Amino acid sequence: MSIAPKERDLELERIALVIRKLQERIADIEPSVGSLRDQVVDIRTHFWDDVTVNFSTEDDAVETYLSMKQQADLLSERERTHRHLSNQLKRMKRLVPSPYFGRIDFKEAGLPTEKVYIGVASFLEDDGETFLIYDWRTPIASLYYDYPPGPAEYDTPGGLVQGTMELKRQFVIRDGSLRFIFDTGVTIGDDLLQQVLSQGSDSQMKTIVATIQKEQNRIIRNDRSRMLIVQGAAGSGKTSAALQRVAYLLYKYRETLKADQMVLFSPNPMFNSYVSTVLPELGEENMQQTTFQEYLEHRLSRLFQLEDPFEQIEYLLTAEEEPGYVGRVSGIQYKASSAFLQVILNYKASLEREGMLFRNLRFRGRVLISKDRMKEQFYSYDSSIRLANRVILLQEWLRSELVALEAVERQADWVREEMDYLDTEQYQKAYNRARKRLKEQDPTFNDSVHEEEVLRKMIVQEQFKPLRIRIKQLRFVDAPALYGQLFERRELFEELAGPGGVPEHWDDVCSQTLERLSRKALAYEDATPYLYLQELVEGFRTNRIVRHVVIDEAQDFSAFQYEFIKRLFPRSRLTVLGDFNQAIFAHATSLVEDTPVARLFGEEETETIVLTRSYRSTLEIVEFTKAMLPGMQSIEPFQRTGGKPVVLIASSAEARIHRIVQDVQALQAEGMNSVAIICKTAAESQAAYEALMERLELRLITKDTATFERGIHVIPAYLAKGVEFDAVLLYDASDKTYRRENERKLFYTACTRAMHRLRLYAVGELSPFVRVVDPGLFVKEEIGRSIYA
Ligand SMILES: Nc1ncnc2c1ncn2[C@@H]1O[C@H](COP(=O)(O)OP(=O)(O)OP(=O)(O)O)[C@@H](O)[C@H]1O
Repeated sequence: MSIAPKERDLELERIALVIRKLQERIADIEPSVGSLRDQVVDIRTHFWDDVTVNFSTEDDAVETYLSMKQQADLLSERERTHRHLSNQLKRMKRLVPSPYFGRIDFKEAGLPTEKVYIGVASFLEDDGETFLIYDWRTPIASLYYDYPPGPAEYDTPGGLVQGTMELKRQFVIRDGSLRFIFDTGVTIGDDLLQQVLSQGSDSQMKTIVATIQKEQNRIIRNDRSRMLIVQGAAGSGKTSAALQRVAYLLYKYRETLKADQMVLFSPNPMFNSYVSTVLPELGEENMQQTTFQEYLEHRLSRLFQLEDPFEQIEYLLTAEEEPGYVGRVSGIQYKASSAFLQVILNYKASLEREGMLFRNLRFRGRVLISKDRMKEQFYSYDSSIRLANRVILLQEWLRSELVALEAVERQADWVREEMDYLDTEQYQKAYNRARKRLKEQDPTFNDSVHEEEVLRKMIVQEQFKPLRIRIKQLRFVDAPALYGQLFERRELFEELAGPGGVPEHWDDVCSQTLERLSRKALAYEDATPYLYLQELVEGFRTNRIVRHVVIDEAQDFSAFQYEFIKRLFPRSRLTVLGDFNQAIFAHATSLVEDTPVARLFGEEETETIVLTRSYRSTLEIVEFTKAMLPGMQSIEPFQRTGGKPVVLIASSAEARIHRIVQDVQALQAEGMNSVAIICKTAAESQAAYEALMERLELRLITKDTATFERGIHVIPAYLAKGVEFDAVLLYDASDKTYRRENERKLFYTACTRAMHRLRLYAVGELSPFVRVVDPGLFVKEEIGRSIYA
């Protein structure tokens, strides 16, 4: 809705006024920030100059302490003020080019109407009370996202405030000048959203604070439930909502919650780079970002050669013809399931009674403490003591055994031989060193002991060091064998799994798992169950600092991974966001209904929000992609139009390459900055890259790519998860490449990465996933016949 010229002039005046005030305030505080910084540097440099250090008498010591404290207090006070002012300065500088994006006029009964201007940070008049701009996260600003003009209410710490919204206005202000202004009747005017969504993509994700939608706002401001689950269609703003949510929580709980107490689990390292600018743009520090694989590697890579999820998916996509394939797929699915989780829990319960496995403690080729002795000792402890605590008791016992064995060992012949290797000088040196060390360790050490004894003690102590480390790290527990036992002893597994609990192809699953374990390799599907079992036995390591965990692409997490994250972060709330339609891994979990995720904290503490509106792609692309998924009518496109997707049937591979080059050049000429040529696998990506590299400037994305940039990318579909491009070219949409049912979601995921343009290429027959789409929803073209046929 356009607004009257007079109103517009008033708004222009106000924008100029607010910018002037911001600039004045900046000019005012900038010198203070500089001077404070100098003061902090000065105090740090000359900290000791003003402190009189004297410990001669007790009084002097007290005085010294007090003068140090005074100096330290002064320093921390200056640092605090500096931090506070410089943050304020940064906020104001960010506001100058675009001070606000929304205005609402809100009237509470009995009070005058308040004009509320909303921006990315608050800015107050000199009186310190009147808001010239409200931060988008303030309680009153939620009205802007939740209501159209009319009756409206918002929550405050003091209770619900009710009233009437008399006006809702939106602005686009760039570089200090007003570009657009609309009055709107709907919640957030589609005009502004249209405008935002039709822009080209950037190399980085953008903030959406000016156009947050009502249902997204529910996600952002939800702070009641322990577990928030968001199931949302492709492009419905799950990642966006999650990031604005983090910014919201950091603002609301700024006294107690810091950015490093929040963790985001991303699907891959490149995604981390893609989202890393959103929070800084909102004036917040970035939360910690990681991948689950990174955690597994941190814990397991010392012991095993670990497979990562991308190697696993490559296997699934390419090894169909290999022997053992069906068994492996069955294993992947089973090992991610709640049924296997239950088996592991039952296993732990049975280990409380029997079956623990230990490793011999060996020294110089012989067994010093045998695994059988350890087992006997272990089961001699009271059975009511928790398994992990019994492991600690055993650890203590082993330590004390080792002390006794060390004393015996000192008299062994090999110790004499070691000493004989030393010449007089080395001997004397070694003796002096040993004496000094032993004295440090034990002040009551008797100096007059024979020097040979001293040396013997030293030598044995040195050689026992690796044993002590083994004991400290609980390596006497044979975790690989404990895990392997499940696949080795069928009767044990049957007992733990209960009647009918043995999954399909179990023999294959067992032989494959054991074969991998024998060469110290751990498949991706085994890593988390293995670690989970190990932690059940040895005790869970926990992180009590983290208060909030966000899991994106949550459909790709297994029941085990959820259970694990819950244990790892016992003081944390969880936000999980995903889309079961994009579940490309064989172990994927549905998020809603009775699933492991939904059960994790129980109904009471779990809230689920479903997003059905898709914002990323044009209407035509959404209509086309949703037709690939039978029964997916619930996905609603946002009314932004562009060209229909184009399906190109090439007469030869060469004709396809030729056309892709032409199309990419045309798309770039049209202003599409980010273009992806999406392939199915790493091998196909490599081949496409090689075929195109001479003619286009390309970037090949692999699982190790850590940054997301503009330009033309060649990328396997599973790495394109979560990110988006102006234009997507699907390199091979033929039925040779996408045919099996388990490839449907991968195909869908690849196509839904497109914002404005989607083109699919095939040499030969089209994939059945395109053949099911109503031909009216795309343009079909045959290429290359005249030149290459
Ligand atoms: N309220 C909004 N205002 C403006 N843009 C939005 C809004 N919501 C989503 N978008 C845009 O839609 C696109 C998709 O958002 P996002 O990546 O957060 O979706 P997603 O649900 O995580 O997608 P996917 O599951 O397909 O990876 C982004 O470009 C984002 O900026």
